Amino acid sequence: MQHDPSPYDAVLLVSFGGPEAPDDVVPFLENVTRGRGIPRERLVEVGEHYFHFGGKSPINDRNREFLAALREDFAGNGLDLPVYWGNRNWGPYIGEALEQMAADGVQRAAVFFTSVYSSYSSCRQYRENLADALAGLPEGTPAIELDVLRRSFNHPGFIDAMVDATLAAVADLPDAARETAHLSFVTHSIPLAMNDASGPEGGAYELQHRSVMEEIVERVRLETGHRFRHQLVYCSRSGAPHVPWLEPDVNDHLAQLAEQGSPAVVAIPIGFVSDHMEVVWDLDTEAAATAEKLGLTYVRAATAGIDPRFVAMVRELVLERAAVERGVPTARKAEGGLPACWDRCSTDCCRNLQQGPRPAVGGVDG
Ligand SMILES: CC1=C(CCC(=O)O)c2cc3nc(cc4[nH]c(cc5[nH]c(cc1n2)c(C)c5CCC(=O)O)c(CCC(=O)O)c4C)C(CCC(=O)O)=C3C
Ligand SMILES: [Fe+2]
Repeated sequence: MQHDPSPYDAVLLVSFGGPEAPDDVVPFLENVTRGRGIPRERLVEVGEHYFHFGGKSPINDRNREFLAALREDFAGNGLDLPVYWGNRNWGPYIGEALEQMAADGVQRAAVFFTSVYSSYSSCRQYRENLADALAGLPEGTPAIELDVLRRSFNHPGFIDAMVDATLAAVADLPDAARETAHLSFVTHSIPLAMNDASGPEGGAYELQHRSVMEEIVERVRLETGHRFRHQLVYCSRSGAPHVPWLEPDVNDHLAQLAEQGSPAVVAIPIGFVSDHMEVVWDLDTEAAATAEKLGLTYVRAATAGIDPRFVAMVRELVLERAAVERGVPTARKAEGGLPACWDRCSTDCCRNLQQGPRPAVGGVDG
């Protein structure tokens, strides 16, 4: 059977969560930063970003749209699987989703994270959240087995969406600025130590982003005949000032481009799957203002969002993993220099540097 989802009887979308009203902002930030050693000044600053948008993060609405698109994609492709949704830091929480799944008789679900790279923050922490939520279910709840879908940064569903988003942004540039424009690929900064511990052998977070960047640059060259200058840059640096994080910051990078005489820049948010706060604040508000001050033409490429290919990717990953679990040979699509990611994380993959080993779902040892 072509669309055989067995052994799965459900899909669970797991995301970060965000505040939806001004009174949510402080408790949300407390949830995010519990035990993470983030200075108070940074929290006040980030709180302001949320208050700037009326205390409401865009992320939950983006996830509601994604859920609707996913359900439509499943229905349109004869895949009869219910889709649930739970967040790490704000309602609906992962635990609430699991309780509902148990009540509905779900026994084994495939789990998709709304973040496609390896690192503690973007992968293992979600795996720990799932383990905690399973452990926190009321006594007597029937067991639910959870399989975490592989990291999907190099799946064509993501890459193709980002290639077209980049081409559209390049087309939006003034004609005179196009050939000399700089492609700035932006992702969330993380501490150097977290990057060093990411993936099974370390450094995976940065490497995966570089492979996405190089693939997009090459695909854009094939379309336009022009190989654009490009760089991987970072936003949303947090933490204590003496702790090194991945650099350069996008704003410093823009200043450097202006100094070198570049007239135009395309910001490509490959680190975010939809228009999160980092995109609407750090890029559309802050970096856009920096570029304006510097006299740079600035265009921001779209995120993958509900691009039908990105939505279909989740279905493809569910069916791929279902086949793997049934022992049926299946294609594992991947583009660029890195192979398709592993299905189960090794014991040390993206290990938690602050707390030591904690139970996590989806590992080889789980
Ligand atoms: C790699 C990564 C992703 C991408 C992967 C993924 O998508 O999961 C991501 C996503 C997100 N991060 C988000 C928000 C926040 N992240 C924070 C703090 C931190 N993020 C970190 C890393 C990442 N974060 C790290 C290393 C910290 C320091 C604290 C710690 O070591 O844990 C803080 C606290 C304040 C601050 O420190 O800035 C906030 C409010 C939102 C919601 C946005 C919205 O509302 O739309 C989203 C999607
Ligand atoms: Fe974050």
